[in-house]
Amino acid sequence: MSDPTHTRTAEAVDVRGLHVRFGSVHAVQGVDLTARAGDGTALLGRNGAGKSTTMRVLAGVVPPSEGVVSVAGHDVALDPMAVKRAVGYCPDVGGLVPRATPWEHLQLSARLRRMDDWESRARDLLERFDLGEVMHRVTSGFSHGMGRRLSVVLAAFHEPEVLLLDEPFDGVDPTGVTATMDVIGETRARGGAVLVSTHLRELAVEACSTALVLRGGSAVARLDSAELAGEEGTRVYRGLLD
Ligand SMILES: Nc1ncnc2c1ncn2[C@@H]1O[C@H](COP(=O)(O)OP(=O)(O)OP(=O)(O)O)[C@@H](O)[C@H]1O
Repeated sequence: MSDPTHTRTAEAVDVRGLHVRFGSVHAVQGVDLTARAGDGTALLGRNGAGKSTTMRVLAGVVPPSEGVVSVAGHDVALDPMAVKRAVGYCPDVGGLVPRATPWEHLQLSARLRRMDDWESRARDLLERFDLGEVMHRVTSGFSHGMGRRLSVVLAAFHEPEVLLLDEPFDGVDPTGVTATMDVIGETRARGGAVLVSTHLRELAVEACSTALVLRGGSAVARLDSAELAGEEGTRVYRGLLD
C-alpha cells in the first residue's frame, strides 16, 4: 500500500505558501521555496526575518500554520516523524545534551537510526571538526564554537537527504568553517539538498548557489548567490533589506 504522507515531488524541499503564527506574531508570511537534490540554498535576512522559523518547519519541529511543505517527499504536517528521520538539522541554539559527550551523542544517533558501521565515520567527522581530543568530555563545558561544530557533525552524521544548517558558522574558527564547507560540498555532491541560514553573506555565497532573502517573514528575492558577492553584492543586499 502506498504511503499517503509521501508526496510525489521531484523537489527535495517544496514549500508553498508557508505561514507560521505564534499567537499575534506572524513570523513567516507566505514563503515559497524549492530545492532539488544537490542544491545549496542560503536563507538570508535581518534578525527576526523568519529564517530560523522556516528552518524549524523544514526540520519537522514547528508545524506550519498554513501552506504545504514537503521535505524529502514527506508532508511535514502529516508526518513530522518521517521528516525528522530524513533530515539532518543543526538548530541555531540548543540541541545538545549537557551531560553527554560528543561520542555519546553520536552513539545515540546511530542507535536511533539503526546505523551499522558508524564508528569510523563518527571518528573521522570528529577529527575533521577538531573535536577528536574532546570526544569523551561532556558538552556542558564546551565553548560556543565547539558546540556549533558538534551540532554540524550531528546533523551530517547519517548523510541525510536534506541537510539544514541554522547559523553553522556563528563563532566558529577557520578549521570549523573549512570542515563545514567540506560537509556541505560532500552532501551536495552525493545528491543531498543543503539549506544554510546565516548572517555571513560571503560564506553563504561560497556554500550555496542560490540565495533566498527574507524580510519581515516574506521572501523578497530569490537570486543566484554570486549576485550577492563582493561590494556590488553588498549594495544589492542592502537594497533588498531597505
Ligand atoms: N516561539 C516563538 N514564539 C513567539 N515568537 C516567535 C517564536 N519564534 C520566533 N518568533 C518570532 O518570529 C519572528 C521570526 O523569528 P526567527 O527566529 O525566525 O527570525 P530569524 O530570521 O531567524 O532571526 P535571527 O537572524 O535573529 O536568528 C521574530 O519576530 C521572532 O520574535
